[in-house]
Amino acid sequence: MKIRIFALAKELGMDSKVLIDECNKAGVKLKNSALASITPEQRDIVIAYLDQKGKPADSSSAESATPETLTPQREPPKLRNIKTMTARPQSSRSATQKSSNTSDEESYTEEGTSGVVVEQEEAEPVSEDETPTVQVDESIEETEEVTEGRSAALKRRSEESIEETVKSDSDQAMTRDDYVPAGGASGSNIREMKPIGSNRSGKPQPKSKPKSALPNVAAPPAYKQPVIPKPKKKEEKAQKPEVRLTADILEQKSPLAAHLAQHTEQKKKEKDRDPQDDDSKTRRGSLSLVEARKQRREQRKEGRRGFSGEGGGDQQDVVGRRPRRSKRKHDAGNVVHKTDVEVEVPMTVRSLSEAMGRPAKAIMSIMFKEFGEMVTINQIIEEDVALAVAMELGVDLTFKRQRGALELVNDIVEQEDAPEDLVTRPPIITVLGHVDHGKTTLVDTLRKSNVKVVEGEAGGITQHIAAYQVEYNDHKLTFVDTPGHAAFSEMRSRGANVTDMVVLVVAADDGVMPQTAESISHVKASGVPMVVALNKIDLPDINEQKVLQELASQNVLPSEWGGETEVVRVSALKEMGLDNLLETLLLTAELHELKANPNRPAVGACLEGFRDEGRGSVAWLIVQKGTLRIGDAVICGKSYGYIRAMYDDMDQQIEEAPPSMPVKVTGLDSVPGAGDHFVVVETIDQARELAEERRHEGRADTLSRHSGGPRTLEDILGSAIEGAIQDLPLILKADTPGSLEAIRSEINKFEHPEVRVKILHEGIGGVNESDVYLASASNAIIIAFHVVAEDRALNLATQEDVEIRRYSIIYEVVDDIRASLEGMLRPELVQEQTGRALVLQTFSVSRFGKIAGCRVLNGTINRNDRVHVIRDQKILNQYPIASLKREKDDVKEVREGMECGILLSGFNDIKEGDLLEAFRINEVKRTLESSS
Ligand SMILES: Nc1nc2c(ncn2[C@@H]2O[C@H](COP(=O)(O)OP(=O)(O)OP(=O)(O)O)[C@@H](O)[C@H]2O)c(=O)[nH]1
Repeated sequence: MKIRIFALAKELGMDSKVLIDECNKAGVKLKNSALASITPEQRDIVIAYLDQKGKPADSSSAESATPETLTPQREPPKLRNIKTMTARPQSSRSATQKSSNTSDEESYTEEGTSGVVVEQEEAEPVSEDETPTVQVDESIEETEEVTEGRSAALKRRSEESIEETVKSDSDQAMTRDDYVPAGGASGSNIREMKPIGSNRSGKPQPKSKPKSALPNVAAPPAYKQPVIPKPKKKEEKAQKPEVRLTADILEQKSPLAAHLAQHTEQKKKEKDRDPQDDDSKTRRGSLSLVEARKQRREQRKEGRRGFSGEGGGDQQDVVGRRPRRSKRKHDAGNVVHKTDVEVEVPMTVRSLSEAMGRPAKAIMSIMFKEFGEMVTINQIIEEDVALAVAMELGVDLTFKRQRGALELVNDIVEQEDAPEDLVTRPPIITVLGHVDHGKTTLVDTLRKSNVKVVEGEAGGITQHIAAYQVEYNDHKLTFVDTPGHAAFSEMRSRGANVTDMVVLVVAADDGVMPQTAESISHVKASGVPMVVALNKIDLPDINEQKVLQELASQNVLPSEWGGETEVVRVSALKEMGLDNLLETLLLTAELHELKANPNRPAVGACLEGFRDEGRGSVAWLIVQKGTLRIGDAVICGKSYGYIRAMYDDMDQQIEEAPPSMPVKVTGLDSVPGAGDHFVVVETIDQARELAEERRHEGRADTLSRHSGGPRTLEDILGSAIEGAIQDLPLILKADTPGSLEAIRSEINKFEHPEVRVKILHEGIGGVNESDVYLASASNAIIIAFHVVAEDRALNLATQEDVEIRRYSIIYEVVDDIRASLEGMLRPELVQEQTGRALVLQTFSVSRFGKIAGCRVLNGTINRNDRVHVIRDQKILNQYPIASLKREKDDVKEVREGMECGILLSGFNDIKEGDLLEAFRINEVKRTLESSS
């Protein structure tokens, strides 16, 4: 194992450099570095060289030296340690002291040098005879011999020394300086014993295991006292560079002197300047912090003076003063309480509060008191609740509703036209009648009589329902030809809805037939004027009087018989009497003043829709109001689109269609249904939205009931209600004419000025589709006496929501009709007096008005009552109660003998001594026998 030079130098008590020099001199060549290493043999050589050189070697370093040479060379100071070791067993000191000392030493050895102890134990067999202790004792004896004469004194000193050592050991713990390193420190006897032993044995030390030479551990580093950093002294402020005032500066000859002079002058100026004139930031930049703070303080003082008015300064000029924010968010000011308020529905407590200008808490409080309902500010409240709350707060509340697509369209349909905008329009005439009575022939003949139409006829579109315009004497007439058999009853009924008048074709040779009777019922139900065309008069052996008689039996009394119905004799085939018919129709139209405004969005109805190859969806429309133009955005039933192209009844392309004109249009996204109404809207988006809404609803004829054109069945019903006469429309179907007659006679017994039965149609046999369509169009009820409905009619009735009531006993029919009529009667309103109160005193409250302090004389006063104000035995008027209070609490009623506060709505002139007569209005059901 190699030995580092610095470790050997330490052992020998030499400087590393000196040792390197000595090594080199001894023939052991080394690098000039303390980290250089040598082998143990080289070390022996070096030590031998040092010994030969006579250099005084440290006793601890003389490992390879013989005991004879080493012993006398030991220095006296080392004796103390030796004596300490030897004196231990001989000492007469107290057991306590000894054990303490030993204990300290052992504990230290165990803790710090356990490795050394192990090696010493291993080395013991090697120096079994001559233990280091023995060797030391011998040395002591030799020393004592040499130093004879001083033995007594030395002994005494030794004992004293031991005592001191023990004392010092017991007084203070062993320090790190007392530690003997494993490798041997200078002065250590333990280290020098091993080489002696090994030399004595004469055996060469094994290179790989130099146990006797050095312990197999590295020497611990020298202990360094930890350096505790001294607390730094408080740093003094950075000192400005010292500027020595030279003679030039003093005489102001140098540039620095000029700069200093300028700086001094500037400071002087700033001191003299009014601080309010400068910007604080500028000053801050040029002043020291202390000065700047001082200035700000002064400015604040100035500012306070300015605000308090003492300084008279303007607030705007105060620098560095941040205006204090007011804690109040806003100035409440005078709260304006509205009395007429419009609020959009649906509404929340918040929106109602904002609209009325009343606190939301007040609304919530009223709702809790009146309805026992605890609501949050964002809760939606019902309209009636809002009205009640508004009444409590003395506010007249109206609701504003957002209008949907349907409402927007209805607005367009129902838009009233100014009288000056109305112009005469052609009548729309529907041709009705029994099968093969000559309807189509009549229309065709009328068209052919119009030269232009015949010449321009192009055709090309399959026509299930035909609508044509005929010009006669500079007047146009629009004819709508509907199929005449029962399967097309729906078309007829719908056709009747858009028509202004009806031409009922009755073949003179055939007379009134079932479908003739049906047609009459439709016409009567629609209320439109009717002209009878008695056709085929060219035929021989016809009985006109018989036909007129049959018509009369259907309640169609000819004018020649004193009735209101014009009967014109014609021959469609032979073109006879056509002028007379046209003139009669024009006169009738003139009589009814058929007018429309052409300058408005078009409104009308679809007569028929179909798909055409090449043109796609085609709708046959008839315009009722306004003018339809190419490019218009149209909603028709569930269909919508732009009007891409428009064709007249001659299939010629046209640009626009005025009122009463039938046109075929393309451009709709789907085929509309017959009877669907169309409306022109502003944008295609609106049209799409409405179409989707209608598709969702599943009914395409929503608007049919709102058409503002010719009168509909519902219009008739509506007008009856307005005129205080309500009709109960019925369709009677029975098994025999006798049953019909019996029912009719019983029904006719019901007489009342406000309600009546209106039999739209009666017939023998089961209920068919025609009956259902008629009932649907006129909101009628079908009475089926001893008959049933056809399957298709039943399905249609379900679809159209038509009620078919089956009876087998005639009195049941009569009772039901009576109950229905009585149900239609408006209930009788009867006043019931609830209580009377005397006004004792009045109080004026600025927010609400005059409150009457009353005592209830008799009965009870209810919050929902109305009140007659009676003054000097005269009834002034009646008013609703706006507020009823007992002391400060709102109450629902006040009983006899109690006092209360009453605020009347709409009356603010209440006076002391007024009598308030409270009453409620009760509705009493009426019977047909009771008078109105
Ligand atoms: N002699 C004579 N025959 C007529 C007259 N009008 C129509 N006809 C004939 O009556 C038959 C039926 O005529 P249409 O016009 O088809 O009768 P419609 O009422 O239209 O029949 P549908 O369309 O089936 O409802 C035809 O053969 C016509 O030629 C007329 O004035 N005199």
